Amino acid sequence: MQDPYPVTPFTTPVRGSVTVPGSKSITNRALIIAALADGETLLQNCLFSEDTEIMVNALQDLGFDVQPDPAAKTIRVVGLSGQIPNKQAELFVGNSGTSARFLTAFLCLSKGGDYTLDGVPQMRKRPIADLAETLNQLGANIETTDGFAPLRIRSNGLAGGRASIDASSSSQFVSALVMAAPYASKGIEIVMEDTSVRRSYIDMTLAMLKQFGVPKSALAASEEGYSIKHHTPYQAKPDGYLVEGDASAASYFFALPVAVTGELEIHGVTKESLQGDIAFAGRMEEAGAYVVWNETSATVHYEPGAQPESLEGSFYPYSDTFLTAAAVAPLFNGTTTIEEIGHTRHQECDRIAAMADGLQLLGQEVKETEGSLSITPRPLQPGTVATYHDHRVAMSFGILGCYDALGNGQPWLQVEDPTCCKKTFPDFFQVLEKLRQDSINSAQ
Ligand SMILES: O=C(O)C1=C[C@@H](OP(=O)(O)O)[C@@H](O)[C@H](O)C1
Ligand SMILES: C=C(OP(=O)(O)O)C(=O)O
Repeated sequence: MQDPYPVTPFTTPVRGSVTVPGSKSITNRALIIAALADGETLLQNCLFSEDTEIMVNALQDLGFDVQPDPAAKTIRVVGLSGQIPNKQAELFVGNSGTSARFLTAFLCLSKGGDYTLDGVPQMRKRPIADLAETLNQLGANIETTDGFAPLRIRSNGLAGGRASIDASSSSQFVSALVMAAPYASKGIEIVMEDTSVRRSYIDMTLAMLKQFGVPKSALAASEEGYSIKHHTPYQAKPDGYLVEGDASAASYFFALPVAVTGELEIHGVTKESLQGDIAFAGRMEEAGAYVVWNETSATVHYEPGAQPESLEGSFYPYSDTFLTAAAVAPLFNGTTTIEEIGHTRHQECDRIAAMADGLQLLGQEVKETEGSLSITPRPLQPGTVATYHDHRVAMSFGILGCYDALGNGQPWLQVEDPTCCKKTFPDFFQVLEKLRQDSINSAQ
């Protein structure tokens, strides 16, 4: 792939259909849950990308029988009823937040284990200390390196009990605890120290516990915290567990018609998704898109000639999609202000700074505060945007590049390091280019 990658703009309204890959969040949760369950589970419509490969490799390094079949999009996992076979392993989690946080709690269940967990340099800057501290309150023995990875985890089963957590920097801390909880000797009661947390991800985790057989009566959730009873093991799913399409990945396709007008069918998404990021569709409706929901797809329509309305307010509950909104904000009719996204400064990169840099380079008036970003549209100027190894920065600017800013169909926006989207959507730019060609063909 060319690097930097020149995005070829659409010269016709988008017309066609796209199928989003399986959800990263659900694939990586299902892998952890299936490994803890009692026997064989067949995961279907899995995401095959860097983040899920990291989780698969980690489970294999721990001695689990995990067999991915990329062509069939399935992964077969043999769960060992809460046992972890290998007692020593050095796990590499790259820059996968879900793998790092979920595995940290999972490893604490091992009887007599001694593990290290480390990632790329950026992972060594991402928050994990609060999770380690809470697990230590629950009987674990985790040493961080000055509050960060690499971690050393010496485990002898997790006692469980009641503990508090500050999950304001990452909801994944709570999801990690919740998924390990059924195998902690006393179950786990989590008291939220700070009630600001992305609840939709924890709700997704709780919903998946139920899907894998944890009785509703064993789970309690409130503003103040969560509790999960002990001895509520997961039931394996040999006949299959279907992973939903990725709602965060779908955000790019909900935004595309807003950028280039037209009509696009997005397959693999449902309005009743377990993923909170599906709410991004509503934000595009606010901008003027028309969305029709079908059973397993959505059709997004945007009228040629209309100018998208600017957006305002919090993107806190679905912050992975703020980058998508920021990237199309130069096409809106006024200033877009995206609030409550401060935690995203500690994700794959400093996401507010990355989007601000790229948008400024393309001629936009941008203001950032610690927790917000506002974009006032100005005439777009050609440029090459840096992506800071962040898949969402690359994919978001990919959508803006589809807009024909020069009015001649020539690329004006180049994306540096486009293959960084392999973290969650390896063939994103190929899918986008195919949509452009399908749109030309259907216009003829
Ligand atoms: O639990 C999950 O699957 C995720 C939770 C969110 O993380 P934070 O709560 O750390 O923001 C999100 O950004 C990430 O992409 C996936
Ligand atoms: C923040 C993200 O990922 P993670 O935390 O799983 O690395 C993301 O995919 O946008």
